[in-house]
Amino acid sequence: MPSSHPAKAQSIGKRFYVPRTIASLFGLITVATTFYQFGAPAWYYLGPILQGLFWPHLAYQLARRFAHKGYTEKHSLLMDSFLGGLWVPMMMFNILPLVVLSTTLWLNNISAFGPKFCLKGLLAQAAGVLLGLLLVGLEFNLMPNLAILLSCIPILLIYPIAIATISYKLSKTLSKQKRVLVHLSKHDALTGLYNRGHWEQQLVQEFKNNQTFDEPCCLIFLDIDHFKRINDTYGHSIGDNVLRKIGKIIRDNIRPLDVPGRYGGEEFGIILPETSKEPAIAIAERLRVTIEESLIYINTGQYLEVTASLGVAMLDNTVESYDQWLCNADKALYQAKNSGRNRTVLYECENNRQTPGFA
Ligand SMILES: Nc1nc2c(ncn2[C@@H]2O[C@H](COP(=O)(O)OP(=O)(O)OP(=O)(O)O)[C@@H](O)[C@H]2O)c(=O)[nH]1
Repeated sequence: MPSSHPAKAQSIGKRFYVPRTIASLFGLITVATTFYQFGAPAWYYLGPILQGLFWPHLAYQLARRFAHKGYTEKHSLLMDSFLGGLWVPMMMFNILPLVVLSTTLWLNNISAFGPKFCLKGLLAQAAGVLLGLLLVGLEFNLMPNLAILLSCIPILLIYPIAIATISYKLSKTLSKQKRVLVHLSKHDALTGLYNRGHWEQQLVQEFKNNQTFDEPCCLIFLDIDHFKRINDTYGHSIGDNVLRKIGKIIRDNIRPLDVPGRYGGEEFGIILPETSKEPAIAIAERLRVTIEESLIYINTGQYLEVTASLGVAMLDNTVESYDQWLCNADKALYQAKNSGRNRTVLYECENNRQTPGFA
């Protein structure tokens, strides 16, 4: 029972349409020339003509129309192999066409479904040879003459180029898809900022760097105030718009060197490398004021006022782990929430308590 997904089967069918058309057409030249050189009867030509001129288009239509009924490109490739085998006894096992056609089939089968499938193709080819022997008997004329040799040149030249072009296109598509996947694995789809996993990795890295270089570094936690109320009053899609807007405000108000991320629902983290506490507080305040002053348009024609609370924690030699650093920023944020929201609080470890808010 074929297991290929119909859409996948259709796209593979499309991918092999051009190379099959080329191989069948140039294969027809080789086979017909060989028949002609050996004075084959007219009926010999019927099969190769049908294969060369009609089969690629039929195979493409079969893959397109009957993919949902389990018809896959594998069936067409096995048919290619079978037909390729059938002409071999009719060409009296002439070495050059035999090698050229076989190489073309094997190349096709391996590039489509791998070496194991090529073995299946070999069996189909052997079945074709057997049928050919039954039809025309066993006769040998192994050595090619000049005409046969010349008839092999088009397929030898053009078919590998077609396969190489397809492989190149495929590898380009794959690397593009890989880039998209890598981006998705690191970014939050709603805000475009780093997602929690990747952002925390950056935080760990920054913590390690700081152990080595001992540069000042700060962390901001930003949490939208009463976000639940926004969701409950205006609905989740307006809530999502608010999150997008806050993400944009953060991006627009920090340096390229800073690392913003969406930490959780309505909570954001921003790593500020090479930043001591005074500039960090200034950045946090700038973010807070920008958010407060930005009216967010909602589709009922109204504008929404949003505020945020921020906690700032500096990385100094009292911070023993990145967890502790996070925890310090969280404590400062908690303090900002508890002391009335819409404010920035710096975590101060010297006094073992948080300073009052700055807003
Ligand atoms: N629209 C939207 N809402 C979210 C998303 N993630 C989390 N939330 C909501 O964010 C709200 C967070 O609510 P709370 O943790 O109570 O915080 P708050 O209402 O902002 O209150 P304070 O932080 O104390 O000011 C919850 O209602 C969540 O459902 C999201 O991706 N989109």
